[in-house]
Amino acid sequence: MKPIIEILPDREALIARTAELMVDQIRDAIAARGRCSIALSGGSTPKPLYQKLAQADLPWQQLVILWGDERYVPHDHADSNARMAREAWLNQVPIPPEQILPMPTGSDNPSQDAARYEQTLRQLFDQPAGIPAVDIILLGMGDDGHTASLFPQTAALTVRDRLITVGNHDGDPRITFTVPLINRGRHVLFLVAGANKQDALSHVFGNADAQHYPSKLVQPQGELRWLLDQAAGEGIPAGMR
Ligand SMILES: O=C(O)[C@H](O)[C@@H](O)[C@H](O)[C@H](O)COP(=O)(O)O
Repeated sequence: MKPIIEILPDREALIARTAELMVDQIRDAIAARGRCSIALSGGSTPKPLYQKLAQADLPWQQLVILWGDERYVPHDHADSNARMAREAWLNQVPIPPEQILPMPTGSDNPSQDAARYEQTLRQLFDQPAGIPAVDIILLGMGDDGHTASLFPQTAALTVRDRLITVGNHDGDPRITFTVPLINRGRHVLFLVAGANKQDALSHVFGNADAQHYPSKLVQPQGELRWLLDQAAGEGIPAGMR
């Protein structure tokens, strides 16, 4: 499916539009399948989005919260993606605790924790094999073109036989969705803001090698939507905006 590109005038408009879209997609998923599974991204961009979603009127009992990637730190660490999302959103709404499924980072063995999360997903979706379809996968993009914890020229980019693997950020382990799992998503949303992302976007939408710009590997069977502010959107080739 051809990617949808939305360029909003500023960050505030970008966050408002993304929240509106997610609310609609959450309601549609619940209407269709009785629940909505959402994989959250980390970093700084989505924090105001999570704060806005905390104000939404949604059937919280039908939401299942996953993470698309996680730093390999305790869940109360300042760098934890799970901590950021809980403080900005999840602690404010009545999603059943057993439906909030952070990536495990406590065994001091990233591969073991990645395998544990894979089993968690297989049980959640009742799919002992194959690739489950997460309803909404929210992604960010670094200024180097990485997404989730799929960093340029790392082994995680080529993993095709697992749902979850160990990413590598400058030698620090991460837990991350693999490319096949991301590409099975029903709605894959990139939320990207800031002029510092222009260069990476121009490569992702250009002829760059995906091993150097991993966001290029995101080619889902479902909907791919890029939600950008004007500052980042300047990086999209004029003919594609
Ligand atoms: O764990 C993480 O950091 C994220 O999942 C990562 O992929 C993030 O989305 C990008 O690095 C963009 O981060 P910013 O939104 O802070 O630019």
